[in-house]
Amino acid sequence: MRIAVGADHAGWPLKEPLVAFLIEHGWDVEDFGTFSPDSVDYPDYALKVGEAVARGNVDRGLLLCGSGQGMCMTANKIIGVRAALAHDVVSARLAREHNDANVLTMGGRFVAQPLAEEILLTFLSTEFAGGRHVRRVEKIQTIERREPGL
Ligand SMILES: O=C(CO)[C@H](O)[C@H](O)[C@H](O)COP(=O)(O)O
Repeated sequence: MRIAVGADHAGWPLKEPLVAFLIEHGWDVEDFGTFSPDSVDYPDYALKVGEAVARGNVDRGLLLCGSGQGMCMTANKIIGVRAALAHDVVSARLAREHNDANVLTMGGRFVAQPLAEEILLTFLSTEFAGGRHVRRVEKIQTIERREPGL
């Protein structure tokens, strides 16, 4: 299984141990950076990871910024991406079971490494529940493909 990972400077301190954690757990990691604490702009990384997911080059995406919010907002602009911000294990599980989320975002300024690892592992190991949720996810897909009615 392949995962694309990206972070800005605020997510970078958490990215480094999480990349190692993913490799330990057998994931093939495509790391889009950033690779230092120098200030960068989170949309640049959300775009790279989101496009890798949308194109099917990877199975999942992981995006880390200060709060997780900016990465989530940007990634969700890309057709085919369902990004979920999760700072607890239950939210990560439900994002997979109910929403078939394919990108996880977290805030490096909000979660410490042990909890982030638990959230990530939950996200990666939980299957979409299907059933009634299929219809709802299909409605998301219909909305993202509609012509703007403005
Ligand atoms: O947390 C964020 C908002 O979504 C961003 O990802 C950035 O990490 C944050 O805005 C960076 O803030 P800074 O003051 O420039 O370090």
